[in-house]
Amino acid sequence: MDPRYDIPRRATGGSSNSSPALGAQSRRRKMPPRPADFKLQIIIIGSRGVGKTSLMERFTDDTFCEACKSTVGVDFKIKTVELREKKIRLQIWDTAGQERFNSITSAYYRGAKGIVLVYDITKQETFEDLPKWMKMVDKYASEEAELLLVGNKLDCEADRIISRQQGERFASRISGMRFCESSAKDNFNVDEIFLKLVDDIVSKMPLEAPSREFSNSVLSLQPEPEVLPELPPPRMRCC
Ligand SMILES: Nc1nc2c(ncn2[C@@H]2O[C@H](COP(=O)(O)OP(=O)(O)OP(=O)(O)O)[C@@H](O)[C@H]2O)c(=O)[nH]1
Repeated sequence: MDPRYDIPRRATGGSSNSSPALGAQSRRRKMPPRPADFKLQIIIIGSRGVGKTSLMERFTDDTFCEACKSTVGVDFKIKTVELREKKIRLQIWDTAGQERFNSITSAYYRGAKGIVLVYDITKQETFEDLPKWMKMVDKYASEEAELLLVGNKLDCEADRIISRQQGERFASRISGMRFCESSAKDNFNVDEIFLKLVDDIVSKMPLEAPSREFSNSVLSLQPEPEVLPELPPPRMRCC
């Protein structure tokens, strides 16, 4: 895992591990948490049952549900990450895969700075649905949104129908789209998906933006600066 992806872990144990005196001292010294430098919205789309909710929950809570209920409309979770010395509050939108919710979910595309399009490597129809999802992206999302195609359920290799090459080929036909395979169940490539996407978004932001632009609002992407010192190549493959 790239050491730049420094995900703060929640403090464990709390005051039960420290003496009362120390507890009082640390309470007095307690600093308010540093506010996030900015917020970003990421949306997860794809056909029903591909694992959108599972990917989100694995990333935000490190949990996995074997028998999740299908998402109705849209759900979201928040997670704060630190990347490139910035504290970033991610709002992750998990959309319903069922077509009948498209009129609701389409409203959430516009504000997304990153889009994760998921299919199930064991289900042909979820791969065949990809052009339909891309039509939604073209119609409703910002042109500047970063795109990532994810073939999920990699733990079901024995039941694989869609080869890695097929996934790669699909992504390569869409300008700037990355490709990755993952398993929400085995927690394989899940952090990488989200962090790489966020890294791509952040790398396109101006290096020295006025602080008020970063304050508690969704930041619009700015044109990529001409020189980006010490940044990885923008089209680096993630997984
Ligand atoms: N084996 C395996 N099963 C998975 C994985 N990810 C999700 N699942 C299972 O696939 C089923 C559907 O997962 P969800 O996360 O609800 O899928 P979704 O895309 O959010 O579905 P909708 O809300 O209906 O659009 C559940 O039974 C999950 O346990 C995975 O990586 N491997």
